[in-house]
Amino acid sequence: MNAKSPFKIFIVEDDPWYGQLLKYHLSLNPDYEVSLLTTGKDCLDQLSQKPDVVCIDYNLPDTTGDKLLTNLKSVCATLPVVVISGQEEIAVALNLLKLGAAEYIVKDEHTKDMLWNTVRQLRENATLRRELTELTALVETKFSFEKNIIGESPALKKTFALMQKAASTLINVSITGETGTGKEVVAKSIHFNSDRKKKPFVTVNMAAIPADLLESELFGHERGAFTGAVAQRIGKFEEANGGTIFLDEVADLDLNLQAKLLRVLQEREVVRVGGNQRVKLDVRVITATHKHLGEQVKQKQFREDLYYRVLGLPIELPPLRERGQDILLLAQHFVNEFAAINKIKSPQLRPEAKEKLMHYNYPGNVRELKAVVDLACVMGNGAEVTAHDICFSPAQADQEFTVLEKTMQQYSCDIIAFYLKKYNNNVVLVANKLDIGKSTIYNLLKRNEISLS
Ligand SMILES: Nc1ncnc2c1ncn2[C@@H]1O[C@H](COP(=O)(O)OP(=O)(O)OP(=O)(O)O)[C@@H](O)[C@H]1O
Repeated sequence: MNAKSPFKIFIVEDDPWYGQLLKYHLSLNPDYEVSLLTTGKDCLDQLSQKPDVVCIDYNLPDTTGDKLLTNLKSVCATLPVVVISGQEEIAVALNLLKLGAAEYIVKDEHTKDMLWNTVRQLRENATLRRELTELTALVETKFSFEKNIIGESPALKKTFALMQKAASTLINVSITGETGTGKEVVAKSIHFNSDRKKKPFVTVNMAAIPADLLESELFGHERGAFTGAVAQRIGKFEEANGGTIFLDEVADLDLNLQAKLLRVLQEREVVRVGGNQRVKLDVRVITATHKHLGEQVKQKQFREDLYYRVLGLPIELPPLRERGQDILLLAQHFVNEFAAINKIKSPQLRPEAKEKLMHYNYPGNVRELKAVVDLACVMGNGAEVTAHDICFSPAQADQEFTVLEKTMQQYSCDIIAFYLKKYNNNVVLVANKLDIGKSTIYNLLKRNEISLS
């Protein structure tokens, strides 16, 4: 069954009048396609039509309800089977339900309505199951390494190899890298490619939670543990049980909580704040930080014993500026993503726009590139993205000078042009500000090395 195809129902009933009555009643729903069959054999022969529900009469000419139910379940264990019976014996009903009947309905004046409700309920369940299957498939594709972590640079390929190792084992993982390099995406990908993918992935950002709340956030609390603890609450570690906990910005954890975290990791159990019951834990720990944890240890900001506990498999994500052509692969990916979300055709990235994207240092890494590309798609004319549409954040723009690798003369021209624009082409004022001669500026203008804007 999918959203558009009808919901197929088989009614297996040897009494033609009663069979027609049930068929007519269910067919009142235009989404249902109801077939009437008269024997168990017919029903089994027609299973290739893939019914969504089979409703069988208990007493059929060639078989009984329990036998047909067993046969149907052996062909398709998940097929919902509703048994309709003239007898009200509780033992029969119990036996059928034990054999896997979805529902047992007694033949009386309420049968039609009971069947209607049962089929509606089964259809809702089937829809939910289908949505769950689709979502699970989506989550799995969403986090397949190469499809979603864009990049082919040697640095990233090395990362993929490490991620593969992390996904196939249970080792703790520590991810380092500048902000926006993809630490969280990598952590999620490891989880969703591991045996734990159907269990929870729980993120806690140590830097985002006030220190006095963090302990109960991580480990939970019992009712009355502190003012405001009006009810028992399980912590993130318990929430992640069976799955993965992602401790983001772990270097920001204060020394007191570091000691508590160490104890939890060593004992593999947690005691909620204000409680004494020990809860066993089976949690994979992935940590991330943009700081250098080894340095933090040297500076006594991070406990050495905890450092070795969480280190596990270290994965260092390179900054975007060291990933070469990955910048363009990512830019194209974000252009396509923008177009898909906004239901438009992907605009072309002009060669000068690509050139400009390649010559920037991206202090905000992939997150910044995405923001720049999204904005460029908005600013562009829809068909193409030009260099003019690419705007880097003014807060970072000055850093362009450090990565463009221009000659001193070119840098001078850029600076003079910048000042001319800032001071409305007032050459005298700019010469004063930069402490250079007016003739220097005029000469550059004459040689077209700079131009007035
Ligand atoms: N290689 C990549 N391919 C596609 N998208 C990426 C890639 N790396 C990062 N992103 C995207 O960039 C954004 C930032 O990634 P993420 O949040 O994982 O970075 P982070 O290193 O955890 O950042 P922070 O240190 O600030 O928490 C997200 O939107 C993410 O989907």
